[in-house]
Amino acid sequence: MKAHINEIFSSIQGEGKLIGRRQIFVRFSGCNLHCNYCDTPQGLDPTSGSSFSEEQLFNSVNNLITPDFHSISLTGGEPLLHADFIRSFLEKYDFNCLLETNGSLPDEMEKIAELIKYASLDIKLPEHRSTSNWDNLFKDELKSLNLLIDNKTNIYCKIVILPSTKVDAIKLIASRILDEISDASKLSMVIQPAYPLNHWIKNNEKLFEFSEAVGNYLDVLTIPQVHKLLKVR
Ligand SMILES: C[S@@+](CC[C@H](N)C(=O)[O-])C[C@H]1O[C@@H](n2cnc3c(N)ncnc32)[C@H](O)[C@@H]1O
Ligand SMILES: Nc1nc2[nH]cc(C(=O)O)c2c(=O)[nH]1
Ligand code: SF4
Ligand SMILES: [Mg+2]
Repeated sequence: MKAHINEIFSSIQGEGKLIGRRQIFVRFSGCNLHCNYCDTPQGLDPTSGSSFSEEQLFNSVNNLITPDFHSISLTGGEPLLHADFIRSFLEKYDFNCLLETNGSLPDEMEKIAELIKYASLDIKLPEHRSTSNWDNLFKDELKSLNLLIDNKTNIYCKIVILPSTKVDAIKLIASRILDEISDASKLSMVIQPAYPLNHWIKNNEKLFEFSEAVGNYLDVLTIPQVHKLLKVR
């Protein structure tokens, strides 16, 4: 089986609850959404990068292993577009992986959830213009969250916020997640301020408003992308 991979590199995880872990990033090519803030436009083209077999991917990853290696980050683009390949790869090579996903394809998530140790699931906002039908996307994200929780994956969800983001929008999403996921005690929400961070110099009081709004419903952390501050890939 083959998959188009945009890039494979070793770095320090810069987002979410595994921040600081040394990971090997496998950036799959192609994405089914078009978030207006996306910082990885090069990964959205399904033909970008090169085509890899499972064995070729293993060899590339194996050549990048370092003493501090923690796990593989399966990212993109959208890795769920490559669920069959990911399943085949992880059945052959049982690496610990972090799946960095938009959660929009629960049927694809079902193929790999049992093989994924860590997952970061982005909840997109209507203002992100990720898709024309936000309600359906949110329902799919909730289905994917429940699949991961049911498979005992170490999971957190993440929301990218902009200075224009309305606190009520975040409150509504956090309350619906609390109502509709199977076990809220298993789920933290990471609030991730959109990069570039200079947006936030005059808006940092909003960070407290967002955190308090989510804190009424879920465990919450506010964490920026630190790889950009460290100037690592
Ligand atoms: C490039 S996406 C790939 C994985 C998956 N498609 C997703 O959206 O989660 C990885 C993460 O980058 C983050 N991201 C992309 N552009 C960003 C930006 N301008 N500011 C902050 N986070 C950003 C999103 O939170 C997303 O979860
Ligand atoms: N260092 C580093 N950490 C990351 N966490 C998520 C990333 C992504 O692009 O999916 C990313 C990335 O591109 N680099
Ligand atoms: S889903 Fe992820 S890769 Fe796709 S456009 Fe949005 S942030 Fe970028
Ligand atoms: Mg990135």
